[in-house]
Amino acid sequence: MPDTATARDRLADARVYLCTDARRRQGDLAEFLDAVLAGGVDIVQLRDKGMEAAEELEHLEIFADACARHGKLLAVNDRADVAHAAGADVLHLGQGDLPVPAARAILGDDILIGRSTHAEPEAAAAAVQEGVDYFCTGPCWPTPTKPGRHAPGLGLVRYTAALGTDRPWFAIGGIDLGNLDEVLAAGARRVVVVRAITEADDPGAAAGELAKRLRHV
Ligand SMILES: Cc1ncc(COP(=O)(O)OP(=O)(O)O)c(N)n1
Ligand SMILES: Cc1nc(C(=O)O)sc1CCOP(=O)(O)O
Ligand SMILES: [Mg+2]
Repeated sequence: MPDTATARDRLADARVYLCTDARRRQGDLAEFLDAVLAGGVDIVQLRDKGMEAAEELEHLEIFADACARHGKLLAVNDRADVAHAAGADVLHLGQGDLPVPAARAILGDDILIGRSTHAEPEAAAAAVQEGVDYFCTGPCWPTPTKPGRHAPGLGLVRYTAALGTDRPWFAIGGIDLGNLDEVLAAGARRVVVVRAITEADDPGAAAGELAKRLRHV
């Protein structure tokens, strides 16, 4: 991507989106982020549901530095105030989070807003809703990262692909290098992962392999 690329240009080019908590020592966290961003992650979200805002902001400084070094997008989960304070590129909102118009009223038009969807009507709505820049569909498989969340499976990925929307969308939930071909066959061209990278022996290499396969479909 050229240095002049906008956040929306970078989103349009994105293939691998990583959500990660911050449970690594500070130096290790910066090293981990450098490895995965150099490897091929395009967007990184700090997703740590137990963290209070002040602690989240402290960690986000490390994330923001890493994203700036690599020219990649920084995402904040759930909280518009934290996204604003951190200077994030992206705010990700689930079905029960702040409504998109409320987030836009707080943050304006420059920030990218993403939306989670778990059923066909939600995906169809997110594909056209004003103010939404991208959406995610899942979980593709039940996942311990999001316990108790019913998995609509690859059927929702096939449905979303058939919408033929120009809006970027990502498959999420239980995706790894072992089942990526099934996700691609269902029609996804972008994925969000947690464990496939955070629990890999070599997170940078895992990010690189995911990116290579998604970019050469
Ligand atoms: C990129 C991305 N996709 C989906 C989610 C899940 O959002 P949500 O359904 O609001 O659940 P929580 O992550 O907030 O528990 C996400 N965070 N990021
Ligand atoms: C955070 C999250 N959201 C989901 C959704 O379906 O909206 S699935 C999920 C967890 C994905 O983790 P892993 O890659 O480790 O399975
Ligand atoms: Mg949420």
